[in-house]
Amino acid sequence: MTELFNPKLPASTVDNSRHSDHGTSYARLKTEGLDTTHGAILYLENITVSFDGFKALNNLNLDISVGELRCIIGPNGAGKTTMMDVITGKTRPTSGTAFFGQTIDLTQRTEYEIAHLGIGRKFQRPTVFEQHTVFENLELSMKMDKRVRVSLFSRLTSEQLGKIDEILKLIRLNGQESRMAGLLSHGQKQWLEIGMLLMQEPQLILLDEPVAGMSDAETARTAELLNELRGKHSIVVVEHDMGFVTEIAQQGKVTVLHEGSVLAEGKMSEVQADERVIEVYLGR
Ligand SMILES: Nc1ncnc2c1ncn2[C@@H]1O[C@H](COP(=O)(O)OP(=O)(O)OP(=O)(O)O)[C@@H](O)[C@H]1O
Repeated sequence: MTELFNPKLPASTVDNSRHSDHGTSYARLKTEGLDTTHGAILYLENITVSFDGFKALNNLNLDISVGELRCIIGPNGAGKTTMMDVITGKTRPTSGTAFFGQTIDLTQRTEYEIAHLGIGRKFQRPTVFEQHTVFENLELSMKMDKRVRVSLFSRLTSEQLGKIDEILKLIRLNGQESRMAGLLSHGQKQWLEIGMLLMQEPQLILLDEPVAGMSDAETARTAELLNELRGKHSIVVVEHDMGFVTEIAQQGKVTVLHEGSVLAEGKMSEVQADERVIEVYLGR
C-alpha cells in the first residue's frame, strides 16, 4: 500500500518555482522544511526493538545521505521490515533515536505525522485504485497532497498536466493513461504506485521489495526507473533480488542487516566479497 502524505509546511517553504526552472518536476531534490545541513536525511542511532525480549533490531545504526539510493539486504528475519516500520512510526523502538534531518525525532511522531512530513513508503504488494484509470490514479495522488491547492473536482493546470505526463513517461505508462489500473500487469501496477508516490514529491522514499513477483523484463525496467531517480530523490530499497540490487546500487553503499544489526556496509562488490555476508546470506 502506498502511504500518502501532505506535508504541513509554512507557505514560505513551498517552492513554487520547482516546475519552471528545474526542468522535470520530479527531478528536483528537495529538503523543504527539513534541516539537512550535515548532509544526512535519516539517522538511526542505536535502535533496538524488542518483541517480548526478542531483539528484532539490536543497536542498529544507519545514516542515509540526501540524494542517496541505499539498498538494504539481508536474510529473512534480519530486521529489514522492522527497520522500515520504525522509520515510518509503525513500530516504536524500545531504545534509540531515529532522526529525519537534524531535528525531527521520528520516535516521537505518529505514523500519520511521519507520512505528512514527507516519508513515503511503498509496501511489497501494489495497491492502486483498480477501478480508476492510470491517469486518474496519478491525478488523485496529487490532489491528496495538500500542498497542491486543488480540490478533487477542480481542473488541472497545464503545469499539473505536464507533471503527470513526465511521471507517465518515467514509469513507462505513457500511452496507457486511459487503461483501468486493475487491468495492468503486476509490474505495471508497481510502477504506477511508484509514480503515485512521486506525484507527492516525497523527501524520503522507502521501497519494500519492489521487484518481488516481477518478470525479468519488468525487473530490468524497474532498475532503469530507479537509476533515473538516482540523485534526484533520497531512496531506501529493501530487496532480495541480488541481480537487481547490483544494477541499482552501482557504486553506492549497500547495507547488510543480520540479526537486527548492520553486518556489513560498502559497495556491492565489497559486501559480496565479505566472508561474513557470504556465510549468513549470499552463500558460496
Ligand atoms: N510483531 C512482532 N512480534 C514478534 N516478533 C516479530 C514481530 N515482527 C517481527 N518479528 C520478528 O523479528 C524478526 C525480524 O523480522 P523482520 O520482518 O523485520 O525481518 P526481515 O528482514 O524483514 O525479513 P524478510 O526478509 O523475511 O522480510 C523476525 O524474527 C520476526 O519473526
